[in-house]
Amino acid sequence: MTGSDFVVVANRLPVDLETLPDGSTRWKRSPGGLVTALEPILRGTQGAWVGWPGVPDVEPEPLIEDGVELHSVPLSAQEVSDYYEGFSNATLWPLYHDVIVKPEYDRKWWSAYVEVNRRFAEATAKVAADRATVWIQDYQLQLVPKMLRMLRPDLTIGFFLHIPFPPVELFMQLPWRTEIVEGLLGADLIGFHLPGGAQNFLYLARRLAGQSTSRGSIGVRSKLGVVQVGFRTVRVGAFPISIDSGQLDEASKSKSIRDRAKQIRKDLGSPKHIMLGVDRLDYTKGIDVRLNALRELLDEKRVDPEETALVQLATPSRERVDSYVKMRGDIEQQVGRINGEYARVGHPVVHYLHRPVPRDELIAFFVAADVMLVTPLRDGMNLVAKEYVACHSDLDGALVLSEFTGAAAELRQAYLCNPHDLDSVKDAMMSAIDQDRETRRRLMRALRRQVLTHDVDRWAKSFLSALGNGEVGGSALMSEDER
Ligand SMILES: Nc1ncnc2c1ncn2[C@@H]1O[C@H](COP(=O)(O)OP(=O)(O)O)[C@@H](O)[C@H]1O
Ligand SMILES: O=P(O)(O)OC[C@H]1O[C@H](O[C@H]2O[C@H](CO)[C@@H](O)[C@H](O)[C@H]2O)[C@H](O)[C@@H](O)[C@@H]1O
Repeated sequence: MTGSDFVVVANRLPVDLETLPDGSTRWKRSPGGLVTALEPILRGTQGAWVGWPGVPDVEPEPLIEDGVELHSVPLSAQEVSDYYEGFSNATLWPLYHDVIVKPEYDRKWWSAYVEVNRRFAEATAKVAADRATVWIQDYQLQLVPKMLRMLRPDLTIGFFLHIPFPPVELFMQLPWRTEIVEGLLGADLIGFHLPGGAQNFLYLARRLAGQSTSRGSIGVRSKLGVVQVGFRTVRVGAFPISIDSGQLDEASKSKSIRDRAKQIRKDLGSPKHIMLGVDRLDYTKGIDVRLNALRELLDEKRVDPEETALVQLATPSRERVDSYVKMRGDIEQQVGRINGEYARVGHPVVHYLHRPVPRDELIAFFVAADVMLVTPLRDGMNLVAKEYVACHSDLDGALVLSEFTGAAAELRQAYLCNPHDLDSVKDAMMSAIDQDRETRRRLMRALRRQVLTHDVDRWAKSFLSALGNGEVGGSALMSEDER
């Protein structure tokens, strides 16, 4: 059998097909951190990527990008609505993000999820070479590990969840909770960002699937948990994802980007403090939280509108899902309100761009920003926080970071805050603005040590070597009865 020895399977391909006004099409980079992280890993491996091309009802021929074969899985408009916008993003996404908005449970959406997962499994079974390694990504495809194993028992199958795995009490709401746990148990290794998510899953494997599991706590890239599924051993671990930090560090030092950063400061009216937010426009990201905090700081005159600019770059996301439509309106109202009260003509306080910006321009914004605001209510990792740090070899910059991001477990020298407590966010922002030069440099140096030594290559290698080794935590198994 021919085919690829290494196959990544993700809901999206790394590029989306875009239809231009004249009806012609072109490929553009897909949004989000999953693609940011996986693209450099796969580049040059001569592997394959199986995914949806981002628009309904098209099935482009396989294409090769940077040596990677891209295989499209087509979705109909109805499937985009039921499987992607519905079950993935109006059921699982809010459920796994602490029910910030209420998850909707709809049997029709679930059927579409099963059907689309089956199609991904079938497409992957065709692309993978004999005994290949297949790495399935994220919450949209949690049934694929089991379905693929049934089609191709020769494969080594890894699964990585990019979003938080929820507390047991929340997961138990899901009408299809057992099917999801059993779907994931089709993998040889299941990876989470944090030990807590892995631990939650281990408990559910015992309780819902009735399997024996290891005791003992799971470590970061160490002490894997074990689930015994018949004769198979499934391992469960924590592998915090990262970025191509060396590449960003280099790019951010280039003269053209430094010059562009200076120009951005000038264009903003040379304020003393540039604050920056960079997010997909998602209610989990706490964009409203930082805007509320800024407004109160302005009201209390702790921040001077003449000296301060907040730039919010927001990539459009999931624009047909109700909660996203509402949130966009709310945020735009907040921006309007702050500028209505505190802007002068030609001198807004909040600069809001609802579009993705090109990579080099984004790096220039990171370099220009004195304070980075990352305030999600819940976030699996948050790569933006790490990207900001990687862009500050000048040690000149401060990171305000929500405790509820995966990144907070590693970036302990950030100004950590609780996004549910506005005073905590305001205090973190003020500390970041007011910090003295020495403190700023000391904290940024420590953050950079972490980000530069733990890059995306290390993440992928640690996951894939655990997948290849069959490495186990070595702890005794515990069944549901023993709990
Ligand atoms: N407005 C924007 N323009 C360009 N890139 C963006 C923009 N907003 C976010 N990004 C990129 O998208 C990725 C977001 O990843 P992450 O912070 O992990 O969150 P998520 O995957 O949930 O969107 C980062 O690589 C970030 O630089
Ligand atoms: O594909 P979309 O619906 O447009 O969404 C974009 C991606 O968003 C999510 O990203 C997550 O992955 C990041 C990298 O691990 C992580 O840092 C972040 O915390 C997550 O939110 C989603 O999980 C991806 O599947 C989407 O492609």
